[in-house]
Amino acid sequence: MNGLLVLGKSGQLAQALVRQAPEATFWGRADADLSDPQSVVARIRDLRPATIINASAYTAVDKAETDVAAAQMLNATAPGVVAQAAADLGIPFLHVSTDYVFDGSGDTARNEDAATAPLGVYGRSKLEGERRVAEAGGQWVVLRTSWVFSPDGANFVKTMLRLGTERDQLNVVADQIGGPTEAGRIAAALLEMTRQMLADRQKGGLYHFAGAPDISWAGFAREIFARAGLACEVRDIPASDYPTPARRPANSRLDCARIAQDFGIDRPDWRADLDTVLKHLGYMT
Ligand SMILES: NC(=O)C1=CN([C@@H]2O[C@H](COP(=O)(O)OP(=O)(O)OC[C@H]3O[C@@H](n4cnc5c(N)ncnc54)[C@H](OP(=O)(O)O)[C@@H]3O)[C@@H](O)[C@H]2O)C=CC1
Ligand SMILES: Cc1cn([C@H]2C[C@H](O)[C@@H](COP(=O)(O)OP(=O)(O)O[C@H]3O[C@@H](C)C(=O)[C@@H](O)[C@H]3O)O2)c(=O)[nH]c1=O
Ligand SMILES: [Mg+2]
Repeated sequence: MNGLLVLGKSGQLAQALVRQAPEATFWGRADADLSDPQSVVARIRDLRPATIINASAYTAVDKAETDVAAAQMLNATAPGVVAQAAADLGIPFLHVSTDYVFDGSGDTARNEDAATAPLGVYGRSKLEGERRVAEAGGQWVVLRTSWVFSPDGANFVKTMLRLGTERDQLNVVADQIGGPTEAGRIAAALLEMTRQMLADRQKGGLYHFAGAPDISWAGFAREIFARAGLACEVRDIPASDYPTPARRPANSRLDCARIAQDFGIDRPDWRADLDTVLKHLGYMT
């Protein structure tokens, strides 16, 4: 894609974009440090990109509870400043957010109009980022996704593969339900949305996008071990038996009808994507 700037280089989404749009410009923290967003804006003005995708974030959910300023800077302040610069340049800005903006009550899927109420610092900072991107005006997308996995970076699949080879039994939370989403699918969705936004300058807004079917972390872990051929038994536990600094939503189900309707993008089946990622990591599936 011509003139695409991606903020992020080594992260899960950034690496997926490297594979799908190698001609784009990728700036990691060493190239453009978003803890100093004004310096990044200066570099953006020099580069004059045609589109910006923000694949950078503070994603350490538990660490964020005590590292509030850094989470706020990366997830809220910087996206707002860069979105404003994009609006000033008249170019599309695509941003990514999370199911953790919700409190996870109930057991039905939430659409984009559902009330937000984050349970922790990460979710609050991401929600603030959403607001700032929208308030910057211009042509923007905020894509809320969930439970991202890929061969790169840190994610639940890689954690399970590590623990599954070390242990023959693992306790995993069974009362949190969501949609695991392969990073390559998010990259493809963002690139398709970019194409459609450039063709129709009215397009944009807030969208949900997650893999299907919805499952618990325990169910996801079981599927990971089965497909990777690891003999590790998963035991269902309630979240109350797995204390963490940050609370996580019990119901992370995202209703993804709007992106299908407006952009023709459907929920990907994470089970097939899991096989692809496992192959990439050297597992026979
Ligand atoms: N991971 C998940 O399960 C989920 C993620 N999301 C959202 O998806 C998006 C992508 O997440 P994901 O790919 O998993 O994130 P990762 O944690 O894998 O990658 C984070 C990225 O942020 C960049 N970054 C961190 N600090 C800075 C900084 N100070 N300056 C510049 N860049 C920085 C990193 O840069 P560098 O390339 O230099 O390392 C890296 O590319 C985020 O908005 C996240 O909130 C939403 C739902 C679930
Ligand atoms: C390692 C482990 C985790 N768990 C639980 C803890 C937690 O409830 C759940 C997932 O743990 P993780 O820490 O991998 O997941 P977490 O970092 O909370 O993942 C989230 O990251 C952010 C960035 C998002 O935006 C979310 O969509 C979501 O993907 O699994 C177990 O029950 N047993 C275990 O052995
Ligand atoms: Mg984590």
